[in-house]
Amino acid sequence: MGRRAKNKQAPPTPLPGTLEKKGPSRRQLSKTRKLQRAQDSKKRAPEPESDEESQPQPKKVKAAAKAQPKQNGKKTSSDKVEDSWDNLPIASDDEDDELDDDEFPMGSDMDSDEMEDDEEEIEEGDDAPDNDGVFPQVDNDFLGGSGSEAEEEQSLDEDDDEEEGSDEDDIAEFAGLDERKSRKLEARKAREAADAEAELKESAMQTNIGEDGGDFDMLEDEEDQADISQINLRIKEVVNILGNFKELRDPAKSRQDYLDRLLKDISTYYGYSDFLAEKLFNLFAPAEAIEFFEANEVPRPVTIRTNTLRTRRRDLAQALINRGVNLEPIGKWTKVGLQVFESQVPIGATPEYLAGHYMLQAASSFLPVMALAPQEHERVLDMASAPGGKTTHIAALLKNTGMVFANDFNKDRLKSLSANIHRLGVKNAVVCNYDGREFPKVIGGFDRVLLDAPCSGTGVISKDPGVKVNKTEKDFIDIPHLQKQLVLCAIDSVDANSKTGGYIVYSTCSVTVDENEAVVNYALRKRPNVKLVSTGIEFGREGFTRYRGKTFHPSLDLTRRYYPHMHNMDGFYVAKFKKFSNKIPKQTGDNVDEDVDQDADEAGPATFMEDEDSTILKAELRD
Ligand SMILES: C[S@@+](CC[C@H](N)C(=O)[O-])C[C@H]1O[C@@H](n2cnc3c(N)ncnc32)[C@H](O)[C@@H]1O
Repeated sequence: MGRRAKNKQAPPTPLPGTLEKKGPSRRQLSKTRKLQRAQDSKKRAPEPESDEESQPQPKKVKAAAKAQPKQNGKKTSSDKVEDSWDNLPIASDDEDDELDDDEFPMGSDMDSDEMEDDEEEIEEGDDAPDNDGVFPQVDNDFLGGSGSEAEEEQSLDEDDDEEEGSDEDDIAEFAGLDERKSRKLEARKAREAADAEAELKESAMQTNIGEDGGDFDMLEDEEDQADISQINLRIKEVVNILGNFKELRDPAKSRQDYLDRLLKDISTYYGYSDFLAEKLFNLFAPAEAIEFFEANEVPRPVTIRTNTLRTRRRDLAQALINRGVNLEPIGKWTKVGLQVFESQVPIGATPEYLAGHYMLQAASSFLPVMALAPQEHERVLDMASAPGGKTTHIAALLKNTGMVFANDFNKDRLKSLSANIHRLGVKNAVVCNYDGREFPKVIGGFDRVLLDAPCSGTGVISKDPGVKVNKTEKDFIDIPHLQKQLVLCAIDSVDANSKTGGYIVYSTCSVTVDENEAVVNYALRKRPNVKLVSTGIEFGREGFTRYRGKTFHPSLDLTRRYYPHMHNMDGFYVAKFKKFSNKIPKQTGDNVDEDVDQDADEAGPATFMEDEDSTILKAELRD
């Protein structure tokens, strides 16, 4: 029995109908979800679009699995509470069978033709909150582990070694050593007990269950798992019913009843605040929403970007292969990206890494720079640039000619930005520390501007699960507010008369409409001297032109969305503007507050609207 089980904590929440009650802790849910996934040999693994599939098209939504009666009638602890949700038939495994197709191709040999391509290339760049530092952390084993217990053991042994040098004849001394050693062991035990206590407290805090346990007994792992499995089954079943509502519904329940149930189950099962679960759920048809939530539970592939200022991809790949790194090109869409499958060495500390031959960088982060497509000798502004994944990518595409102004408001983050600039051999960068909203007063007239905007991070939940619970409704007002201000300044900083450029790229690592289409639509309204153009990226789903009762400019379909479940990349959004005049029409003020209110009025209600949403869902399914 594990430490957690011994420290009896909270019982599994009786399942049906009682989820308003306190449920298992997020950590327990995560643990049981992992167990469940491990038991499922046909687990879903998001797949990158194949080259043929690289046109914008959503993953096929699976045919609804035929409903079956609840399996073998076994009762779990969750059956104790009566609820009509209990009577939901349990879905078959058909859905999982279909997921076989989603296996990600691993470890195939490097395509030598592809590797040769990179000589003629202009290349491409980063970001992601956890790739911040000079030695970025990625949650894969080959990027390093803590080993604190082993270190502690070693320190005890080292103490022993030192102590061996003492006078062996002195019995009292020996006794003293034994005592010291046992004191150390006791201290360690005490620390472990304190850790266990702290863990218990933390867990209680997360579940809002008092230390005395309230009405609840301890959660046993198996019970916990049984409950979470039931929730998972019910999620599948409700999704199935919503996919064929007329035939499968219980006439006593409305669509809204099913949606309410599903949203509650999603927030419990995946550990989201109710608010964010609903916000993200609303972006997709129900079946696809589950794919999205599932994909957020799985880490994205580890990818690196070749720094073409220092090396060629082929040479880098060979050097890393020689060190025991298993890798291959990410895909045909990039000539500088490599996906690392496994490594005998920490990928953030190889000699090649230290020599600046590559940047540890999420594949999605290449996209905004590819869209920006800076040309040699241009002046480029990277308005929110730290830690510099995209800046260094821009510099590489400029082949160290022209200038890249690498700005960031956060002074602390400038350290890793500067370190990356030096490590990668960038010679054409100017680092600056302004609020982006001060541009173009600081300096303007750029050929191109990248605004990789500060955002809520809903596209990178697999890297930063804290987003699931720490983003509030206010964040989705405040952050877009800042983004709207920044995007106008980005536009105003570009010279429409640039001979080679006149482009602005807006990107976020978030998937919410408030931070993406709504911001771009705002920019189009406030700056009629820009228009949207193609990003030039051959894959990605089209941006929304209407969403929950709100209509955006039709050209929003030129913007691109990227999703973890669809592209096996972090969630991302990319929009590219062309500025065709330096005149800002006077009648359109820049009052973002006014616009926020207007947006709020224009926006549809946050709840599901049967008529309208079913049309949208159907449109989504047709895509
Ligand atoms: C998504 S991150 C940028 C990642 C970066 N482009 C990269 O590729 O490495 C957003 C950045 O915006 C910066 N930021 C936040 N508010 C800002 C503001 N008002 N002006 C400029 N930068 C800002 C943050 O410090 C953060 O570094």
